[in-house]
Amino acid sequence: MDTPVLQAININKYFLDPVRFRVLTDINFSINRGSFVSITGKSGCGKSTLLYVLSTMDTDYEGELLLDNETLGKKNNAELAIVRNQKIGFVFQFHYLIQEFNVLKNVMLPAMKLGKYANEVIEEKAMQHLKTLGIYDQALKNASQLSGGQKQRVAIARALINDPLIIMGDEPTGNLDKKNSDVVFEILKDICLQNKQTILVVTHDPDFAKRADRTIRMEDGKIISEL
Ligand SMILES: Nc1ncnc2c1ncn2[C@@H]1O[C@H](COP(=O)(O)OP(=O)(O)OP(=O)(O)O)[C@@H](O)[C@H]1O
Repeated sequence: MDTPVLQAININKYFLDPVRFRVLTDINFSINRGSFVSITGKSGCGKSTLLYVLSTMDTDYEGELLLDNETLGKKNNAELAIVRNQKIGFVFQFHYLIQEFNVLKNVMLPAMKLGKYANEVIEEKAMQHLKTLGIYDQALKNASQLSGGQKQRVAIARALINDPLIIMGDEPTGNLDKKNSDVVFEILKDICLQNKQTILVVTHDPDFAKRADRTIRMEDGKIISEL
């Protein structure tokens, strides 16, 4: 049976600067566990704004969000930070790795912050992810010493370390060439298939969008089609 992981109910959002305008209009959808969903549309249509709302990083919206059947609207910032760290993994266009830390430490950090496991357990888990992602041999290098594609794989390992229900990406391949984009796509696809984790990716790359299980297309802050 399909289990919803993330539900957006009548989401509307306004920006006030320089004048008040509606950036998201009546957004409604539900994403099932284990699906690979892309959000696509022209530059400026509201994709990133929507992702920031869905990821709980932006709480200034109207409507309701449910993550894992839990209503998020009434949670305060500290509670949302816990939800994010436990249930959501993030992969951005620019990986935001801590350059002066080594790869292993970068991957371990979100789990150390969560404090659920001893460091030795976290290290073992991190190494396992690095192995799966084919960058095990880079573990002790500083993040600054890696190529763009390798950095993005480290960012994926970091996103996976707390076993999130959903991994959200904002243009995760935006900074990569075709070959590395394909690798990152396949890795995300595998995560979906093997671990039943859910992937939600914002992209303006039509090839990437088409290869997802489902594509949500946006225009002027509205969903115009879902395939
Ligand atoms: N903080 C802000 N204040 C006011 N307007 C904003 C703000 N952030 C974004 N916008 C505007 O909101 C609209 C949607 O922006 P958003 O970044 O969500 O688009 P996008 O679809 O992700 O674009 P791109 O593909 O270029 O990243 C744009 O018109 C943008 O100029």
